[in-house]
Amino acid sequence: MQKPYPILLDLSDKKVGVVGGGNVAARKIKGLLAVGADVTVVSPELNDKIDADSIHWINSRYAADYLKQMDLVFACTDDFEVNQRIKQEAKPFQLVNNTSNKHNSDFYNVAQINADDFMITISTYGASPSASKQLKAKMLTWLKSQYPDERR
Ligand SMILES: C[C@@]1(CC(=O)O)c2cc3[nH]c(cc4nc(cc5[nH]c(cc(n2)[C@H]1CCC(=O)O)[C@@](C)(CC(=O)O)[C@@H]5CCC(=O)O)C(CC(=O)O)=C4CCC(=O)O)c(CCC(=O)O)c3CC(=O)O
Ligand SMILES: NC(=O)C1=CN([C@@H]2O[C@H](COP(=O)(O)OP(=O)(O)OC[C@H]3O[C@@H](n4cnc5c(N)ncnc54)[C@H](O)[C@@H]3O)[C@@H](O)[C@H]2O)C=CC1
Repeated sequence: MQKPYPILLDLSDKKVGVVGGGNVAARKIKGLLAVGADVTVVSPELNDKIDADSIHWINSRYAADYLKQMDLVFACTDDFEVNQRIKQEAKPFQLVNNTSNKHNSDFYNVAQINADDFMITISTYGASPSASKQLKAKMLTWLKSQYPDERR
């Protein structure tokens, strides 16, 4: 990704497809449900961190047809080639996050701090998610010292 354009999305009336039902999918799904997205998961299995009642589950391996109606797609399988295909077979208007290949992704997720009246997001342009996580922890410590009453 050369020069990312940062935005905040309202996903409350959007259809989001997640392919794969493992650990990474579970983390992305948690964040998506927290903002009211309508989530469909395509996977032959769901791990125990995914509540099947909170999503639409297509109990199957990936096929392009399943994603036709989706506005946003998260390719979260542990099969690099399948994730590549998802990006390749998406329509030009669909945005795809390929979680196993940052060089083949339309967008990246960010580490986030949500307070009552502001939000802080952190990205390393894809270079180091763990560095984003560490910086977030430092920011949280600093914020707590500056705004002890703020809810986060
Ligand atoms: C490019 C990006 C694309 C995207 O996913 O959007 C991406 C890609 C990859 N992540 C990998 C590994 C891990 N990612 C995490 C965690 C997070 N990853 C997130 C974002 C992003 N990850 C985007 C860039 C973010 C940036 O620019 O900073 C966060 C911030 C947000 C979120 O996921 O919602 C969230 C922390 C949130 C929080 O805690 O607050 C952990 C730690 C953990 O799981 O606890 C690990 C384990 C290893 C480690 O620690 O590094 C691998 C290697 C896979 C492999 O090789 O096996 C790839 C693939 C690649 O690099 O191509
Ligand atoms: N972007 C990120 O934040 C991170 C990305 N990764 C990458 O994410 C990928 C997945 O990692 P985990 O979730 O830990 O793996 P996992 O093994 O927990 O889950 C993989 C899931 O994909 C499903 N799957 C496999 N083939 C499929 C297919 N053809 N169609 C539909 N579903 C299919 C499996 O059934 C399983 O539910 C790996 O490629 C890893 O490199 C890993 C850590 C963080």
